[in-house]
Amino acid sequence: MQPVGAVVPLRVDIAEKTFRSAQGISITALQDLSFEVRQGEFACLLGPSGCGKTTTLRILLGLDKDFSGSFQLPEGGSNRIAAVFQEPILLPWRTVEQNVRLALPKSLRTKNLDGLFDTLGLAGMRSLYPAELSLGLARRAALARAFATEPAVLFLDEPFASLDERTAERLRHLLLTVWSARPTTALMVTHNVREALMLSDRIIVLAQRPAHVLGMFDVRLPRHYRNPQMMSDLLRSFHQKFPGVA
Ligand SMILES: Nc1ncnc2c1ncn2[C@@H]1O[C@H](COP(=O)(O)OP(=O)(O)OP(=O)(O)O)[C@@H](O)[C@H]1O
Repeated sequence: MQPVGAVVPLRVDIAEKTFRSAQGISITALQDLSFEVRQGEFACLLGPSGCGKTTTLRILLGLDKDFSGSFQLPEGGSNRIAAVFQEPILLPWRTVEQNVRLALPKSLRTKNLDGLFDTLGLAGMRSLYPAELSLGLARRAALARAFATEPAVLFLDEPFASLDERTAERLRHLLLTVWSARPTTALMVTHNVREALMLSDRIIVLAQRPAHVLGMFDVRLPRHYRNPQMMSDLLRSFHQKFPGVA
């Protein structure tokens, strides 16, 4: 299937990002961080806790402009950016459907969302309020909101953290189903190697802070072949290439 909404890859060239506290303490979070995510590719940014993954996403989302270097976001069918965070951040006084529709640009306001809600198992939940949803359902609503906007690029920051493993696994499958229907250039932050191997075309492995690229791992095996046996093989290959990465 042709990737949609992306004719330019995501290019990142961050020379440096340093946090300076009021007490004069400096923490360099990123240094010479360069990588590219090809059109319509699903990439994971994998690295140890505190290495600078969220800092990178915040820069790419335009939430932090205090850095040196540059980046180029994908362009194409739309210039929209979508993001899914650890917390679903839904408006409590709006229904699931209203939360999703509020994120839509004018051109998509009347979009038929039946297929998307069906795929994500939310068909019967459209009129519920966030307080009536389980954690897993709230994460699904956040995914629906991101995909509904038909973005040119999708950023995900550990969207399945703090869920029980069964729920997280179900959501990974749902994410893949909805992503495969419209392969959008995606960059997901995780520190879970198995999750990265299951979801990605390519894993960008980061070193300890200050984050820079330790190496790339291309997961060439098509996703529908990534069964438990193949996942064990992939994990072994990954650990051979990156022995120190948990
Ligand atoms: N606003 C801030 N002020 C000062 N230091 C910060 C700030 N935000 C992040 N840092 C520091 O920058 C480094 C990178 O943080 P970041 O949150 O990007 O790491 P991470 O890889 O996403 O971690 P985790 O996997 O635990 O979420 C950490 O040492 C963190 O303490």
